[in-house]
Amino acid sequence: MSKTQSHQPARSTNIAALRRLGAYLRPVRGRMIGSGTAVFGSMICGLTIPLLIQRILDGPVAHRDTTQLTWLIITIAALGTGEAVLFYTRRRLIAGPSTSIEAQLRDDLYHHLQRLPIAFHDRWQSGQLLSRAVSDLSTLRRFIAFAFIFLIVNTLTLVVGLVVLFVLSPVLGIISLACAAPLILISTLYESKYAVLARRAQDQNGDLATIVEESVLGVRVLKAFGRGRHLADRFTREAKALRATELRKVHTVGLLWAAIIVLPEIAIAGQLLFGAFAIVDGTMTVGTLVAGVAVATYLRWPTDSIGWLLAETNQAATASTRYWEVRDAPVTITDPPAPRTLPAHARGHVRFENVRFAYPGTDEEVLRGVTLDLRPGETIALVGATGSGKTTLTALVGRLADVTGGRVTVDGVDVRDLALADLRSVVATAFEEPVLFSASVRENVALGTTGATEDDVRQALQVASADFVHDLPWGVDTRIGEQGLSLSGGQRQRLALARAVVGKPSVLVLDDPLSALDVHTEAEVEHALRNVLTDVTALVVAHRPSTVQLADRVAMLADGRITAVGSHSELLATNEKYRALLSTMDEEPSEVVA
Ligand SMILES: Nc1ncnc2c1ncn2[C@@H]1O[C@H](COP(=O)(O)OP(=O)(O)OP(=O)(O)O)[C@@H](O)[C@H]1O
Repeated sequence: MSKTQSHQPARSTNIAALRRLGAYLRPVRGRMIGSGTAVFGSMICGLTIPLLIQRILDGPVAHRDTTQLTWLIITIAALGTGEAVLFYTRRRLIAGPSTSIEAQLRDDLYHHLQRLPIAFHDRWQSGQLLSRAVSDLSTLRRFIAFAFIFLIVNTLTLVVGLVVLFVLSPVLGIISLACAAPLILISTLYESKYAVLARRAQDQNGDLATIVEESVLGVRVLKAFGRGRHLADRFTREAKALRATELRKVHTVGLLWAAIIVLPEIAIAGQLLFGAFAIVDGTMTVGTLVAGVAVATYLRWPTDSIGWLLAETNQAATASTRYWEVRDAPVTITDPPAPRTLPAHARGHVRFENVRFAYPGTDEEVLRGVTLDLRPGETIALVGATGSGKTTLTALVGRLADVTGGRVTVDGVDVRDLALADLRSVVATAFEEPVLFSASVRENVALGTTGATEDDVRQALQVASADFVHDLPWGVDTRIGEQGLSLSGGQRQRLALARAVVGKPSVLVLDDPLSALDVHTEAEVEHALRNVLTDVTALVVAHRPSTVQLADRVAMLADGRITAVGSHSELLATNEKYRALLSTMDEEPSEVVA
């Protein structure tokens, strides 16, 4: 669910969501029909056996004549074998398609998540996305492989079985029907109650996954502040809530099963009562009564299962609603219909022209008319109070978000008129928190561009002063990130810089790469930055005076606008607000006077 509250979609919405899976079923419909036919055939074999028992009892047994007994017994054995073989065939036919549909759904979800804007990920808890990608899709696989087919086949078997019963004896048929009808009614009523609980449990599962994920990712913070207990308590509370929902689910299903067990037994008792009197009266044979009771017993599974299969269908419908909620989230940052191209030799001239920006779902604008010109090759440091919109502004150049007013241009072309791949080959972004993936150093750096060669990676590492990688146990092949070797903050930053420059961009956007580093590490990264910033146009968010020092000019952001632009020393000499701002930064302004 989104970071806002969960909700219970209408039943029709759930069913419509389930129907949308049809597109995924179409390619494998042959196998699905084969699987359904196999299981129906298996049930027909099972239903035929009581009729042969009737023939044996009313023929060879009643007339003490065994001439036809052998072929009747052989036919029963053949039908029994056929029932088993066909049941096995169902499983063989459906296993491949159901798992491939699950894989395809998961693949499409993953690709969609990659294309969704940052604004979507800001709103959604990752645990909710995880539970949709894992447990909801498993529910859908189970539905496709099992409940979907059995719901159809069991209903058909029930109809055929009741017809057989009516043919054997209309009264036996009526008794079975009188039991099956309320049973299906009760099942359906319970099933809608169950659906509400199923959705709640699925959402609670997602919330629980979020807590686990957050506490694993934030384990250092929790330990440092001794707050592990706090999150553990929250986990226990959420887990208890989930347990309560699961118990209510069990209670609901338990009541359903009580009805499922008692009603067919009553029907069989009724059939025996009627049959016994009818046999005594001579209006029914023993064979007919035994066959009738055998058919009624055979119909117990198709009857009993309908409610449960409907509950499974509902659970699958809920899972599919949750799946489509993510898949339907609009990809708002897309390629334009007719992309323009940049001049052959991109110069990296970036202009913000009266740029306005408000986050989705908020009325208040963070940026209210930012105008700034970054000349080709120059480095501009962006300073401003915390929360003034610096990070927001940097996101607009590489279209991690789109302006809500005005425009951003690169070499005179509105960034929204460029194909995203073209734009991002020219504009590279490095973030304040250098994220490394569980992969080799080489793969982490090469992630910065498509088709990076060995030489590109080597050069990028050199530019970013990341020579330390050659001293790692396996050099650039050393696995880093969560499942690999831990690196220091400064080392991580330099790899993030190498990733930013590997595609030789003409524009670099850096969200303060020096913040959160200690003095020694800062010096290493600063050295790297000086290399990186030659020959590119750069917009660098500065939280520290030492970052400001790297820039040719400084732009100050306040009240959603650029309120001053100039060299560091100019601003320091002439702008009171700039001096005040610098004094709130980590170091004293006097230390950084150029
Ligand atoms: N996803 C979001 N949804 C809504 N508002 C947001 C979102 N991200 C940031 N904001 C708000 O936008 C404003 C600007 O945030 P931004 O992160 O751009 O500031 P900043 O100048 O980079 O801050 P800092 O110096 O602390 O990093 C803040 O008021 C912030 O609360």
